[in-house]
Amino acid sequence: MIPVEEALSRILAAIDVQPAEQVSLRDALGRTLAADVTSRRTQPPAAMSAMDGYAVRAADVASVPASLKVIADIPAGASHDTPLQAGEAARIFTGAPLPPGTDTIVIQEDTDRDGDTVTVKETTRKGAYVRAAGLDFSEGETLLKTGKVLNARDVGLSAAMNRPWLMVRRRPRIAILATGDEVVMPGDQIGPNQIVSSNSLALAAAVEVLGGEPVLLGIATDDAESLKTLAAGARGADMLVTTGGASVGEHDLVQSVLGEHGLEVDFWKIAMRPGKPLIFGSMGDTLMLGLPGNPVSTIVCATIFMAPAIRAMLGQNASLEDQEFTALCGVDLKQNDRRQDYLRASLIQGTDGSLTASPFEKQDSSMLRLLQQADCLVIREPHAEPLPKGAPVRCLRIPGSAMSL
Ligand SMILES: Nc1nc2c(c(=O)[nH]1)N[C@H]1C(S)=C(S)[C@@H](COP(=O)(O)OP(=O)(O)OC[C@H]3O[C@@H](n4cnc5c(N)ncnc54)[C@H](O)[C@@H]3O)O[C@H]1N2
Ligand code: MOO
Repeated sequence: MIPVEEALSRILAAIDVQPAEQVSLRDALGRTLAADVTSRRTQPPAAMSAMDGYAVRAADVASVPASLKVIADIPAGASHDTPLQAGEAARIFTGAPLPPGTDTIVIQEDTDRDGDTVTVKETTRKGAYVRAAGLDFSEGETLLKTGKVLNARDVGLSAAMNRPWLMVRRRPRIAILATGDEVVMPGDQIGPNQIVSSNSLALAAAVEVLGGEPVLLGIATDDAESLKTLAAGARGADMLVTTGGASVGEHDLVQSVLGEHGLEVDFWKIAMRPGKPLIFGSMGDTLMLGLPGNPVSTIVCATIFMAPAIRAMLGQNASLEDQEFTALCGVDLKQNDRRQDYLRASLIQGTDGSLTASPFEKQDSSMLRLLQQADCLVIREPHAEPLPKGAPVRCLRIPGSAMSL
């Protein structure tokens, strides 16, 4: 059994960053930038009015009331290119460029209009309500960096930079193979001793949220032929993730059968709970992550190993450190054995802002309901001393929990 940290670094060491592809901005949400994005334009391209009102020369309205002759009307999208002279003003609207010669906007509420004459009633500081050229950004500036996962604001900013196409990392294709005679897909006919494959769909959902492309290969029965045939569907995928059949029983065939068909095992068994029998290796160009079948083991191991692996493929920061935080432990914890524990826990924030993480009493790795209810995982290092209630404890945030910090 190797330590969790070593297992993760061996997995990450085997990963290559995905090649880049070009996508339209409309398809860029959630994708990871493979190149910096620099602006193709200066925004705003010229000094613009931030209000509906009058463009004036500040000197003309230094003392009020001041009457000026309105010689132009400039809606957004238009311009007036001849310089204004002393004593002149231009009617202007939000988003329209200031005409040359003017430097200040007087909002219309501070004026009276009579035919071609506008009377400015309030003093206005020079430069008021003027958005200088390049206030937001300038041509050639890099505003989004390689590795950024694009959100709605990034999409808006890219559009404003006039960048309709972006280079992003190709989505890694993650083939998902469930195993077990007792496992059936949700909705299928189910016998009295069978179980629904929650793992396949949970893994597919996790892959999708992480930015990968799940490929469901189905369920292999516990025989060599079925496993070999279905696993062949992983050809061309970046990673094959199996669930079940990883342990030591005669029916746990993943390692032995795939071993006869090109699987080279890097390691098997990790000093962690849940997740002990995890397998990692490769089959040709396809990495292989063999997750234990218990639903909680599958999802916890997907959080700790599959998620960083996919992030690394996408050129993102793969470290779990950002997901870690310290909370006060809500219960007494016993001395730990040699496996690093990931305890499903609820999280409560006190009125003083302190966080208390309380591991659930039951920690069986088959219990999906408690996993779904958990806000975080409390980490117990191997051989950790008994921990009294109220002592600080390391926790790992689980993406998508009700209390998402
Ligand atoms: N003698 C030992 N027995 C076991 C050990 C051990 O060290 N010595 N390890 C235990 C641990 S820890 C785990 S975890 C499990 C994992 O074993 P497998 O990966 O071989 O998983 P299976 O035996 O195939 O299934 C375990 C459990 O999970 C259910 N399952 C399987 N696939 C799915 C699925 N797609 N969706 C939902 N549930 C699934 C399956 O029905 C079993 O109940 O081994 C222990 N045994
Ligand atoms: O690793 Mo097993 O996941 O302890 O149930």
